[in-house]
Amino acid sequence: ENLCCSYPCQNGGVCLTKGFNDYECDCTNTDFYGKHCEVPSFSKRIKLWLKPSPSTLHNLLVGNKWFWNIVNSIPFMRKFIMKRVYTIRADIIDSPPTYDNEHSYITLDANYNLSFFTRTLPPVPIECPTPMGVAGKTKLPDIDELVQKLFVREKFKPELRGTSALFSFFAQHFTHQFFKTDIKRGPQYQWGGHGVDMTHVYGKDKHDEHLLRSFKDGKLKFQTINNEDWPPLNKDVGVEMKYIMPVKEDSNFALGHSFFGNLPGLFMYATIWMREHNRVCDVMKKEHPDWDDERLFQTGKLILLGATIRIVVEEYIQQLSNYNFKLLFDPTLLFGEPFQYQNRVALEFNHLYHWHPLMPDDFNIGGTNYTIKDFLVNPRIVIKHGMATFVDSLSKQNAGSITVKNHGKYTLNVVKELMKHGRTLRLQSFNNYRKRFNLPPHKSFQELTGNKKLAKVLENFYGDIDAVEFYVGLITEKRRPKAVFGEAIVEMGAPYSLKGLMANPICSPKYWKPSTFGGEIGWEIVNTATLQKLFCQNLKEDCPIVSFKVPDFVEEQEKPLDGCDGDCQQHGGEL
Ligand SMILES: COc1ccc2c(c1)c(CC(=O)NCCCCNS(=O)(=O)c1cccc3c(N(C)C)cccc13)c(C)n2C(=O)c1ccc(Cl)cc1
Repeated sequence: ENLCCSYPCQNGGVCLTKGFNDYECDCTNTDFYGKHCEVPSFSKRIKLWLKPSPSTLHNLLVGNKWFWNIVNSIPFMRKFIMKRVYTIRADIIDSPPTYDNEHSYITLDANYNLSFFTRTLPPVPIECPTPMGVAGKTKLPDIDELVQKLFVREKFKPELRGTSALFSFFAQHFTHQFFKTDIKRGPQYQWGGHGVDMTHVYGKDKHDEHLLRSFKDGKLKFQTINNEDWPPLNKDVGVEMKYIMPVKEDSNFALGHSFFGNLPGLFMYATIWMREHNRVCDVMKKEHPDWDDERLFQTGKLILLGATIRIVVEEYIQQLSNYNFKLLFDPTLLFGEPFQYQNRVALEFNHLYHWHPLMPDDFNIGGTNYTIKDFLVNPRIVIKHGMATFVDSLSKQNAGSITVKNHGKYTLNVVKELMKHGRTLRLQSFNNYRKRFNLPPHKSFQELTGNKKLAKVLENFYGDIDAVEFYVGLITEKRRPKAVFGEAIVEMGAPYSLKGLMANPICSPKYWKPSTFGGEIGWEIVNTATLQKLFCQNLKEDCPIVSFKVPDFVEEQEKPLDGCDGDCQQHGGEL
């Protein structure tokens, strides 16, 4: 039988079977040696001894406000740290990509087949005794039971860092440009461009882009309602829009992504980015009256791309990380570093980014309460209340906490699908992924969850801690103090996230200069972009509240819960 099923090779060593009952570990380039690549080289030993643990670093970064205020105010120190964040995170990601969803070993296909999500760890070989290799039961627990016991939200649990619903929709809107599962072909297929390519604003391909453009002054098509600019109706444009329920013609708008008509929060972002593009085109036309429509359009797109990455790093990730250290978007920090400006979206990153618990069960817009049901396929709510009221209301509403038993009932089917895909594509165990991202594997269910009752439930389901599935481990893992989610989501997702952002073409030396963005004015827009300006420069009325964090939110101490021991920060969820 395949002795590699027990994953005997450690620290990135590659297992090779030798005949039917032997194997060897290839430790090349791992800095380890020995039969299982378990012995570190001398230099590796020193590095490991010096390296602070992720938790130590986390506590350093979310604490010591006075220290970080000093560091943040000294440019060369802030840049030094940010450079390490970039380089240490990016080095964890294989570039070029190594594995795909159809081979448990490295292939050339994995590099050239752009239709697949890439894989950071290969699938569990088919011939192994259990779905996880050798650990656990021969059959994985029933998905409906797992979802019922671990994910179903009985009582809404607010995100304890004060993350707002405006953040939730930003996350959904932004990630839909590079997480595009081609479900018709299968969960391993994707139809995206493998990066931050702004297709969620400008359309999935050139054909749709041409339908969305006005071909006047570089602008996108729009219509004016109630003295505000909104996307055009799709009857006048003809892009492919997909709705989860039938939609009236006057609610069917032409947007950059086929899914965005389903939720008003997504329609809001589609609208504001369209307005921003057209505003930037006006600015560029004044600066360059000699430029034609095409040049205005292309420059507008580059400026919005730069603004997007800046907002994501300096506001969106800042909110997610809850760091006192001020994160910085500065591509020059990587100039001269061994860094490849290429990115491939990984299946595991897609699974990591399933944060449906962020979605509240209902929305209070300008005093009117809407359930999710009222909200679905109803973009006209945004027009009715007006953009200012809508963004103000979302900024003041708490998002849900990404933890156990906090998936709203409308998201349960999505999470069941995700679990099925994880099994079809034979994702390796949560612990194998922890090791792949330099985290120690959890030795017990108690250590994973930090909660006795939850540990018991998981033990009944899986039997062996090494058989816990990827997504289940991510959600049931105990959270660190003052953190939005568990250690694993951070240590695994952060590398994909930063690689995906910093490997963007505009971050490369040939692009990253004022002339790419239309000269000093455009360069200034990219270097000073904020979420606040994105909204307020595209509203006629006074600037509303625009924030990823609910204003004057008091970080309450989580109440100790039954079944959890010692520091009960971990689960806002009684079981
Ligand atoms: C916490 O919550 C979060 C939550 C999300 C986060 C982050 C932090 C981070 C920052 C990060 O990457 N956090 C970990 C690494 C920071 C510290 N490790 S370090 O840089 O390697 C380092 C190593 C050694 C010494 C260091 C040092 N010295 C001088 C002592 C100072 C500072 C850093 C040092 C990123 C990008 N997120 C994402 O975008 C993201 C997006 C989607 C998903 Cl699904 C998951 C994540």
